[in-house]
Amino acid sequence: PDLDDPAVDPFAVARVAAEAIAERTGVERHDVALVLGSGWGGAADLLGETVAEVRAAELPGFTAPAVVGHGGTVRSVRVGDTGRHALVLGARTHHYEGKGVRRVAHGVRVAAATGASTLVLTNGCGGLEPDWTAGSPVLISDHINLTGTSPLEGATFVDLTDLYSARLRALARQVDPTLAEGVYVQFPGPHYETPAEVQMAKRMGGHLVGMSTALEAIAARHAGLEVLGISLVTNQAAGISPVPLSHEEVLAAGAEAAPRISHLLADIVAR
Ligand SMILES: Nc1nc2[nH]c(I)nc2c(=O)[nH]1
Repeated sequence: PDLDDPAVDPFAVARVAAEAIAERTGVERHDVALVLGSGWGGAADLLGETVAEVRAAELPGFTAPAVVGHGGTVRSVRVGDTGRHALVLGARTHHYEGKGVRRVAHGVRVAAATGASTLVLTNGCGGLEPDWTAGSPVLISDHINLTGTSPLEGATFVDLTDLYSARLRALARQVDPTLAEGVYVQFPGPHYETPAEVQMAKRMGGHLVGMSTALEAIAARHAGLEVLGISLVTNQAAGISPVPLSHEEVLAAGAEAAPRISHLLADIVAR
């Protein structure tokens, strides 16, 4: 079944992919799903024992990773001794890849189809708060969607109040009371914001700027999942600090913060 065919039901494709995951991993039902964004890759190993790992491109509806080496797999992990299973989606399709909103939302829909009731969305992003230095994890309290689009089609009216679950944010703060919170602004990308656009996002009430997450969260709410969003501030957004953006800075900050945020995520999921 081809996601790009408008006549095809994307939820039917998600169900087929979920059945394939159950068959390939031997895990009939998953309880929690995680999308690991830049800097968060190390968390998968800390969540628990990997039961099985499948190349995402072998599953219906997923495409090969845009950036070679960026995960590109779907993993089933036994969470500690809880008896619960986590589905780790290492293959995220970004809106800027231009493959359509159905592919952006596919992983989330597959997670719901595997039985998961909770979704953890993580990402790397730019920070608008000067004291959020590179490497800071920030809980997402709400989002502003500047993509101009939706993952939903037709008259699919969905309420987005408490989209980033207050219950799960409180649970995260039990693990780390020092966690800051912020509003995440999704830009279309793939270019970074100009300093003027960063100031616009600030005036609109944003604290984090990125190119993912908002569309996935909307699809997750529609699919009935409870959502926790956590950003890793890997750089200060353009114009916030006098030093210009550098990709090396982004990669270095993510690597440096990896152990702390991976343990944070594993502790949150284990609760
Ligand atoms: N839009 C946007 N996305 C990002 N992703 C990362 I990592 N840093 C940024 C950033 O500064 N702006």
